Amino acid sequence: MTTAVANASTGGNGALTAVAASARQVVKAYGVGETRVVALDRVDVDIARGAFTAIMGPSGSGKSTLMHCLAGLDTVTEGHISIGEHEITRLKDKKLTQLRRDRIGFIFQAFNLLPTLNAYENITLPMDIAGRKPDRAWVEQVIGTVGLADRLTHRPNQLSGGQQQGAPPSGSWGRVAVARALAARPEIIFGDEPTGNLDSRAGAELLGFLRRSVDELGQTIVMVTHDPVAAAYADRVLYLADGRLVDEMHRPTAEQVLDRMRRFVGDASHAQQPHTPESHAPGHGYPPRSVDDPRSVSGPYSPDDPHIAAPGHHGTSGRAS
Ligand SMILES: Nc1ncnc2c1ncn2[C@@H]1O[C@H](COP(=O)(O)OP(=O)(O)OP(=O)(O)O)[C@@H](O)[C@H]1O
Repeated sequence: MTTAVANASTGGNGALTAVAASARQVVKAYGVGETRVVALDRVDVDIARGAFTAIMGPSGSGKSTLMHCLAGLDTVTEGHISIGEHEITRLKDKKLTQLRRDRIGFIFQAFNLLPTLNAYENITLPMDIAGRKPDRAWVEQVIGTVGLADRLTHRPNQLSGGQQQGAPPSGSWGRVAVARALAARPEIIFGDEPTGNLDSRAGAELLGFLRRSVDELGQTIVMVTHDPVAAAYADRVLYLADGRLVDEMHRPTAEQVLDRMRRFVGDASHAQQPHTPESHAPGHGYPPRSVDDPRSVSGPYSPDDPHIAAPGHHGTSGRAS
């Protein structure tokens, strides 16, 4: 099952690089003069192909800005961004839009599903808009991976058994959003707090699907998150502070991520607590309970759920490495 995305990522000229995206000396500044804010301050990073990368850091550290610049959703003030072999900082708007459409997938917090379309139509919508014919075999494989095969004709509201309009999206919405991002076989998928709107169980499920798409389909994923439990699903966690990359970890447990985030709290210049399972729970002070606690943000791992990755490797309780 590892060939599909790898084949897709060879792109038009057949070149396949080990680096799916890169930033070189990237500066992003907003405003001028006294109101100038430097959101990214000479960031150098390579995003490995076929890996799951999480971006963490205190609020305002530049996580979303880095993701938006890497994804070509925002321009850089200085420096260079490449997606595969294409330097996108030199592309004109039309070419950039085309590259984003053809090579990049997105999963936003709100999922942006259309309630009038059924699951299958939502999944193939970006390709329909681009005038591309879906690769049926691939789309079916993706649909099987996220467990939607028997619910393709359901609309998003029906997927969760009569979910009310305005209610937070259910796990099924997350499944459709993941399938939609994967369906066009993008070289890279960017997620901006994709579990931010989900309850703990649905969040764990979505993260499990992302993990599977990397392990089984060879997908490349970059995810911004505040949640140490979510970051523990990643192969690599990048830490930003004041617009700079200040640290990274490989295959960390949720506890290790949380410990690293606490060190930002200790720094007077980052006087904000990291987002933790407890930071929004009344009556729970710092330090938080263990991320193994079933009440933690992504809930308990269910060994019976075939869609969720095994915890010994990438589970909600971190890795048993
Ligand atoms: N459009 C904008 N105009 C002006 N300043 C901005 C703009 N977007 C971001 N910033 C500033 O850039 C810095 C980095 O913001 P960014 O949203 O990337 O941080 P973040 O780490 O994603 O924060 P959070 O965790 O709160 O989402 C912050 O100081 C922010 O106020």
